[in-house]
Amino acid sequence: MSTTSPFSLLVVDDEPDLRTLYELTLLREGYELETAGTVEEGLRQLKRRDFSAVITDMRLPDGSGLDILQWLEAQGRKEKTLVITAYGSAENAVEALKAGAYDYLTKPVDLRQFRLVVASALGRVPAVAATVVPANLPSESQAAQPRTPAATPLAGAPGKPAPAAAAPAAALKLPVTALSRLAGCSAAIQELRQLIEKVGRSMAPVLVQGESGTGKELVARAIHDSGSRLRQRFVAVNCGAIPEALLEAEFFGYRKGAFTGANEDREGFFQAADGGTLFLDEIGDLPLTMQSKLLRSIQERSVRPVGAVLEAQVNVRILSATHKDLSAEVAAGRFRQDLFYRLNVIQLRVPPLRERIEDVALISDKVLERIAADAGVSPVPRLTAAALALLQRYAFPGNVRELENLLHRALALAGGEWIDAGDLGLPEAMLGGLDEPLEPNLALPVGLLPIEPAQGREPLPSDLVVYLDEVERDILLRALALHRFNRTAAGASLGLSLRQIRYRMARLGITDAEDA
Ligand SMILES: Nc1ncnc2c1ncn2[C@@H]1O[C@H](COP(=O)(O)OP(=O)(O)OP(=O)(O)O)[C@@H](O)[C@H]1O
Repeated sequence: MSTTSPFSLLVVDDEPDLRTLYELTLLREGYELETAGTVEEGLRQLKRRDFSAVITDMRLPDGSGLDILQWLEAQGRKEKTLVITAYGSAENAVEALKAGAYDYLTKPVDLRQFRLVVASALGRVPAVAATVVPANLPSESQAAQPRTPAATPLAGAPGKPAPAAAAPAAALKLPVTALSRLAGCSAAIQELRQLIEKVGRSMAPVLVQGESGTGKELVARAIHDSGSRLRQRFVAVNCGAIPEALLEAEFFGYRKGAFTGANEDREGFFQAADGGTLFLDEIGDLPLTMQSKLLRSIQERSVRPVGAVLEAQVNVRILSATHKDLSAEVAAGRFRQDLFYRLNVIQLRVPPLRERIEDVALISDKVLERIAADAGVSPVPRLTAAALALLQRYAFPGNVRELENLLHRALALAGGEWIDAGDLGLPEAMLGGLDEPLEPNLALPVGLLPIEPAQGREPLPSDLVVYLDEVERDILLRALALHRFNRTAAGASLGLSLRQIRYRMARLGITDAEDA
């Protein structure tokens, strides 16, 4: 068939009626199409020519859809693959995603969903998200163009704020993607970058694991930016920050009159992320009742707003993150195994900064560039060799976020082009030796913090009060950074009440702005 469609599809299914149904649906969408009934026939067509995507049933008379996936992978072919699995065979779907499938559909295939999933695989903008994207559908060749300004999540949504809308990029300027913001040269970061690019191309759920402040959200954004959803919304939700009673309404939205105060219809996170990515940060903090509802929505790909009768379909990629050991949470009965299984199709670990301390130099450069640009400071201040050496001896219990806070402070203190060791405010007592392995000081019981200068190597402070204030200030800042400036939690971790930590912060002039 002669056609001008930039997208060509191969559909492999042994049931002629289903083939016809898929064919009619896809032709109506303007795609060019070929079909096959067996693995062998499918491979024959693939050897003959390239396609934009392959849609294959999992069970075929002479093999499995996975055979086709594996062949494509082995040949290094670029076709996106969609797999159709039998209803209830979650293992098959997970297996297909692990084998590199872009996404899967469950039988009986819902045709609206079918169209959306195919469009999303091809980087075409799904019609449901038309309010946040340019009116024209991008073709494959346009896929690498600059992104449009990032959409923000719902106003007043309790998740982390979305990044400020990017200024419209100049026509030929490359987009600043999250991947390019992920600085570091360590083997761990290089491997992470490669994995991000690989998983970015599929719809497979990814669980990002790592300590607080290591860059899990940045990694999730990088995955989003590396895929065909780049132009769509990335909605980040901090699952631990939403009161339990509001979870359902926040996730699924509500209808006017559903409860007192519901004066108008409101979208939830799922609807806000439709066509794009929903990032569930601190997923381990989600209560069990909400875990079941979330699982259902992920499996059915539909949501029912509170007070609504009908379910609405959504096309959302789920990424999640946790600092907890989720398998241990499952063993302890605090996390549903089936949800864990769904979210953990692919796991990425972001190592703590102390395990890749060689990255401190590059990350500091990147962070200083950003802070200086925000503050309108030019030229960008740089670390002296002594300052860098000092940072490399610190364990960073608060990871990259702590490094950022430290540089913020140092920049303000330095006031010039160079940031020297003294501007960092890192007392010697908090540093590891030059050769000894770095351990997080906060792992020590607070009462045992080595605030005495070690073995008399350091001269005694000339002003004890100033010295102790400095130490106290640093401990408070680190605890606050670890707890995202939640004063109650930071205080509790140090054995202080909210009133006590507030008093100490005020005395030492620590404000929330230090976290900005
Ligand atoms: N490799 C890196 N290069 C540059 N900046 C980084 C890097 N890793 C993290 N950051 C920055 O550090 C800060 C903390 O990162 P992020 O919020 O992604 O961490 P997180 O692990 O999600 O934290 P939390 O567990 O507290 O939610 C962010 O401002 C992020 O941009």
